Amino acid sequence: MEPEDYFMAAAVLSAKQSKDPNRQVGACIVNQDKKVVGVGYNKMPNGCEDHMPWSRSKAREAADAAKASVMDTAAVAAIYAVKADTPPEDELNTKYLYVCHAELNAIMNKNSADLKGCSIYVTLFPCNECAKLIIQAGMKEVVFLSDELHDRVETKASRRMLQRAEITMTEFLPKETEVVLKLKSD
Ligand SMILES: O=c1ccn([C@H]2C[C@H](O)[C@@H](COP(=O)(O)O)O2)c(=O)[nH]1
Ligand SMILES: [Zn+2]
Repeated sequence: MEPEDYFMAAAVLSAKQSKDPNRQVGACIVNQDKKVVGVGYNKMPNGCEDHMPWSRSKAREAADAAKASVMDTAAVAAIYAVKADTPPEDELNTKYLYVCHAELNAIMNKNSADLKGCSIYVTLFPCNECAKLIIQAGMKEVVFLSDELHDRVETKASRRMLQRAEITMTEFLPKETEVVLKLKSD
């Protein structure tokens, strides 16, 4: 297996641990010596795993629905319209205020002193908050498998920052599309 396929496969495998019913994301950080130095997936903070909601916000659902049928400005308008109409305590019962993103967990799980010059392999293009972490950690490359949320405002802000910080954004094109894992030989 090509090293790049192995790194993305590690991110994909890590994502499988996520309990998010809507979206499982994985990340794998690789240093300049091509060694894996951290992996992570989206999860609730330690100790909070069984106590926080996995619900999506009405605003997010409205935005995704608007995006599916019209265009991005409609999606952003939908977020704000529904947000304006949503009591703050409703937001308290959505996952967004609690979930730790895959990239954050990969960074927190690092087994090296720093992440300068590293590449991060992600199953989903990072959001703006994760872009900030990637930049501040001194990483130099983002390799992404899916850009499904390309038109979300968070993704647009992320691209803007990563571009300005001169971090390479590479779409991952696998050499192999399937990796078969056998935990026990026949
Ligand atoms: O950079 C990112 C962006 C998102 N995630 C995680 C956070 C959530 O668990 C899901 C997004 O949920 P939606 O239902 O699609 O809004 O993805 C991440 O780990 N990293
Ligand atoms: Zn993020």
